[in-house]
Amino acid sequence: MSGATADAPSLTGHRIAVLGAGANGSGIGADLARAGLDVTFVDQWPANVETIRQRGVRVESPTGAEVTEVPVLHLCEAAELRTRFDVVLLLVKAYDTRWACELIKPYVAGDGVVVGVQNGMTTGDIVEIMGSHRALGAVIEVTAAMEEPGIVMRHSGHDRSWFAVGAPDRASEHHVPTAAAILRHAGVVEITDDIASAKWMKLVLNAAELVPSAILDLSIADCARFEGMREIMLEAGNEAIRAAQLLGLRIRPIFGMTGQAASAPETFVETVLDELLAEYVLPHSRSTVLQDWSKGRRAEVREINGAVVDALTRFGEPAPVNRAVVELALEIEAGRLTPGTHLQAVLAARIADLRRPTASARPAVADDPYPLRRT
Ligand SMILES: NC(=O)C1=CN([C@@H]2O[C@H](COP(=O)(O)OP(=O)(O)OC[C@H]3O[C@@H](n4cnc5c(N)ncnc54)[C@H](OP(=O)(O)O)[C@@H]3O)[C@@H](O)[C@H]2O)C=CC1
Ligand SMILES: CC(C)(CO)C(=O)C(=O)O
Repeated sequence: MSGATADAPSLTGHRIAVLGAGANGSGIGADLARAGLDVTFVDQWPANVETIRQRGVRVESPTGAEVTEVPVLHLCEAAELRTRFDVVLLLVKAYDTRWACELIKPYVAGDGVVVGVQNGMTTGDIVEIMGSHRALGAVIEVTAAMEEPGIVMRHSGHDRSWFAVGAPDRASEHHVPTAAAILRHAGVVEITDDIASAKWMKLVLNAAELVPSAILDLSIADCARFEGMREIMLEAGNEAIRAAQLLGLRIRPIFGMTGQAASAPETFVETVLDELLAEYVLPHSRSTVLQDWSKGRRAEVREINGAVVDALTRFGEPAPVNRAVVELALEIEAGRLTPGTHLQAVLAARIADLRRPTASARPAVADDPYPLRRT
């Protein structure tokens, strides 16, 4: 399976690490191990490391369950590594990117690469720590959850998982075919020459779907049907589209979609949201934000909706919908609000308030002092 073809390099002898053996890391890592690749998990959750070490990783999907043995190291054991990794697939949360890169850096081969397979605009952080010659970005579209250590529930299997991979600049372009060949063992892979735009387009979708639905404690599908929420979700996405335009990014389709509607600024959000609901998420499945909150963990709020607020604020434009979403979400994380449908009215009122011409200027999210309940 790992032999070279004209456009796929040989992966024989490549040492691959999956840093962050959560829902996606474990699911993807199991795919790679089953394909015969040399893959090792590196994770910091002791119960997860112990379970995978003793019983392998169990991936449950609509087509059945499979257990795969994958070597696993706790982060503290990384120093025991005698060889260095050629490719590190980074599958920690966006906010954990910097420390994870710092930690793995000594164990990445000189000509190795770290690939950020995450939601959020993490590629810049990877470049800063690894150098631009050792950093790639990737978009990921799958649906997976890890409710218990060592067990992944996956709605999208190989047949549905979709990735886009690309280099932030020319210095790491040579790594792209290898990263794509690896990820092809876990799904469909598109190579992009504009990874920043591709990742922002996923962020547009995430801004519309994830935190707004979690605030109401609803699945994305149920939220889109809840009175007044589809409009708010689309507006959140459209603010992110406006930010893309100001940032000079291209509006481009994701999930391999084709057609004008998926690349036009006016129709992108609605088209992609509907495709997501039809193809990727189960009607009642809980988004990663709800999963994080139910585990008492921080969600990628600042990294998704907060990134939209910060981009628009930089250009002197308002972002009332994303700002209201961030404010409510951070109040939830601080334990001052409880998610639920009662928050729809609160969210709508907060947006209306922020839209008033007299609304006082607010700082960028990165500078705001909301206390977070960190775990
Ligand atoms: N899951 C999905 O459907 C999708 C996720 N993504 C993105 O993929 C990236 C990785 O996300 P995902 O795999 O979902 O993240 P997970 O939360 O499943 O895993 C991330 C890390 O969180 C820790 N962790 C997870 N569950 C627990 C728990 N119950 N108790 C303690 N620690 C736990 C683990 O280690 P540690 O202690 O080291 O943090 C794990 O490595 C994110 O950027 C996400 O937005 C993108 C598309 C879909
Ligand atoms: C909803 C989904 C699976 C797809 O956009 C996602 O990205 C998430 O839950 O983080």
